[in-house]
Amino acid sequence: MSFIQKLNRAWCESNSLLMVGLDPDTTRLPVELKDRPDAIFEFCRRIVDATAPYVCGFKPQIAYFAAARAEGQLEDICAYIRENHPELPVVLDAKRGDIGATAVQYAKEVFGRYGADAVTVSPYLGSDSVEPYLDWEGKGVIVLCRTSNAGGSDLQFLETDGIPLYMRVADLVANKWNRNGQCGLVVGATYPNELAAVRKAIGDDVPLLVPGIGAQGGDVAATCAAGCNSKKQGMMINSSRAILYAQGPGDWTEAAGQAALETRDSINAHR
Ligand SMILES: O=C(O)c1cc(=O)[nH]c(=O)n1[C@@H]1O[C@H](COP(=O)(O)O)[C@@H](O)[C@H]1O
Repeated sequence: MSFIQKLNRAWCESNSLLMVGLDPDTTRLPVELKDRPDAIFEFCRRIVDATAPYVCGFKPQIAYFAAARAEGQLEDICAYIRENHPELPVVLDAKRGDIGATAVQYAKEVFGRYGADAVTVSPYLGSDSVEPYLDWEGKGVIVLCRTSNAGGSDLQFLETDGIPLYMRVADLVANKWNRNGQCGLVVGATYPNELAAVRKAIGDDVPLLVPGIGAQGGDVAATCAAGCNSKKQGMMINSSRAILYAQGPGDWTEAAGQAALETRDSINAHR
């Protein structure tokens, strides 16, 4: 099944637009796991099992694994999700961007080694830098458009003929690069006006990865109003730290599950 088919099915069957980000910060792991050699995998595994009923997919962030020399544990958590939650897509957040020959290797890493359903990439090097990912039939390629951080404006708001760069990216990706419906766009929840402009420009079918609710303070109601398509779907609304490190009265897995449930319900109440 292709990434977009899997995502469409997950939106319907889980009744959720929430994507949980797997950003395992080794300084914040629960004490009981800290001394285990597989601490990162085990932390993510328990988060995955606790939150799976409330999500449309998972987004592991590769830097948290690579910085801890834990790429093997990233392979293991991707395999674990495939085996135990096969209905939920995995978006590997790697934000790749390089010339075609190198992109071929990055694509092999993301889809071959980790078996991800989709990957995040930068548009900065243009169409031939993205093609090697699109060559993997059915895999998703999610292109940075209007990122959630304030500094994103430095380049993304530069205008040519009165049109800001992020809108050029949205148009290019939706209308030229979107081979077989494989492409999506990243637009931050922290910028609902730009989110609305992008959704309006691209129509219903291009999925948006929307990080920035939770720890970054993006507003759920404004995000839903701006980014949903006409089916009240169309977004993978990511939350990482607010779910992974939720504080609760019970144990940490319960707290993460409860945070995911509440975030899903809040999104559903506003879409
Ligand atoms: O591509 C991303 O996922 C991404 C794009 C963006 O514009 N902003 C952004 O925060 N992200 C990622 O989304 C996650 C946000 O994490 P929290 O702020 O903890 O929810 C991190 O893994 C970021 O790397």
